[in-house]
Amino acid sequence: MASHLTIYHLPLKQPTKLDSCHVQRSISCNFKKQESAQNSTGLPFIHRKKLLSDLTTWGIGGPCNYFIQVFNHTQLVSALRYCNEQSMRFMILGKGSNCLFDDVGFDGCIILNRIEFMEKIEESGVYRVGSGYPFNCFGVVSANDGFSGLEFAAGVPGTVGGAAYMNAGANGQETAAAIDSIEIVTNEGESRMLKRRELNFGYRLSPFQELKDLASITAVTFRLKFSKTAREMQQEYLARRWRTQPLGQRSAGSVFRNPSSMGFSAAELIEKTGLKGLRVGGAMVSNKHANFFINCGCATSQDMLELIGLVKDAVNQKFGVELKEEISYIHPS
Ligand SMILES: NC(=O)C1=CN([C@@H]2O[C@H](COP(=O)(O)OP(=O)(O)OC[C@H]3O[C@@H](n4cnc5c(N)ncnc54)[C@H](OP(=O)(O)O)[C@@H]3O)[C@@H](O)[C@H]2O)C=CC1
Ligand SMILES: C=C(O[C@H]1[C@H](O)[C@@H](CO)O[C@H](OP(=O)(O)OP(=O)(O)OC[C@H]2O[C@@H](n3ccc(=O)[nH]c3=O)[C@H](O)[C@@H]2O)[C@@H]1NC(C)=O)C(=O)O
Repeated sequence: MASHLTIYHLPLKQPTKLDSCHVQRSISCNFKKQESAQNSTGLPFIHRKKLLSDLTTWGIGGPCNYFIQVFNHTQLVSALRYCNEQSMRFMILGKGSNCLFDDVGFDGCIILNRIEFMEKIEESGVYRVGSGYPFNCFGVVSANDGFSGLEFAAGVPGTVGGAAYMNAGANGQETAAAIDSIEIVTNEGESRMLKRRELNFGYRLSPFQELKDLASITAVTFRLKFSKTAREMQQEYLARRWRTQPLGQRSAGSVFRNPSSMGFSAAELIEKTGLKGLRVGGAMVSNKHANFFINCGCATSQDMLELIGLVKDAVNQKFGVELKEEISYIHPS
């Protein structure tokens, strides 16, 4: 089946000495033509030339060599098999809300997860959700149904798979607490179901981050509890987010994890170091929330990396605390 996949190949472009806005614009010109292909298996794979800046909330990143969108489990397994057969590096991407891609791009295949189904088991608070389903929508749907556990998810711009992988959390809630089981597919294309009790989660930590054999989380079954105040809580959390976070601007949420050993959050340390508004090129520490770094319009990956490094060094110098990134930087090759 995999041999029928048609995949676009794009030679990687090295950035020139021009500023990144120029580089990105000139790449965009070559990207005008988009292609939608129905392959001979009848599977609706869509292969498009893509800039990673179009696939990430930061809006940063050069081109990927290959790009596939998968809408169901079968397509995902076909895509993985194709990458394996070609010995091609691949990466599963959700909403790109926790990633920093390089302006040089990604020398491999981006598999964009669009597995977006949701199955509700009648009034029981049990939902089986595709890993590509938007996590914020699921937070709203489940709270509107009167179920508690994921009220915090409204406003989190990732996918259900990304949230399970990261053990996303806010307002004292976390994804892991609501999980009943997780379905995954391995690098060999084998499907497995893992029960919550077999899995050890921690603060922004899941066993999937260490699971060498993991290709992708494909679905998550949540077990939520009935609560009369779920909807109200969800709306309150979302309103708080709008008050305290720069949601209308291009960011990747919190850049750093909160240090575990200290009474202070990463944001407080950054603010107390006097770094709000600090800018490198097009990248800036938000004036609204110090742990959110904004792409002001034309930030390069280098701008963002430099800003992250400067903030880490300054906080370390002032407080002796080594901040640890929550976001992932993806090497181009
Ligand atoms: N609390 C908040 O306000 C915010 C929280 N976040 C957090 O970041 C998460 C990022 O989600 P999303 O944008 O979809 O992720 P991304 O597309 O940013 O992917 C980030 C990484 O997650 C892993 N991943 C994503 N989807 C899957 C999957 N289906 N199976 C296995 N691994 C996967 C991959 O890791 P690898 O490459 O190592 O395989 C990927 O590199 C959010 O759900 C949330 O947890 C982000 C922004 C704001
Ligand atoms: C945004 C993310 O998650 C967020 C999540 O939305 C919020 C809400 O519960 O709690 C965490 O932020 P946070 O710890 O910074 O929470 P906040 O309540 O906003 O701030 C904590 C403390 O820092 C202070 N604060 C915040 C922002 C700022 O610029 N300066 C500052 O001093 C606040 O006054 C508060 O006393 C998560 N971040 C981490 C790293 O755990 C994410 O994961 O990407």
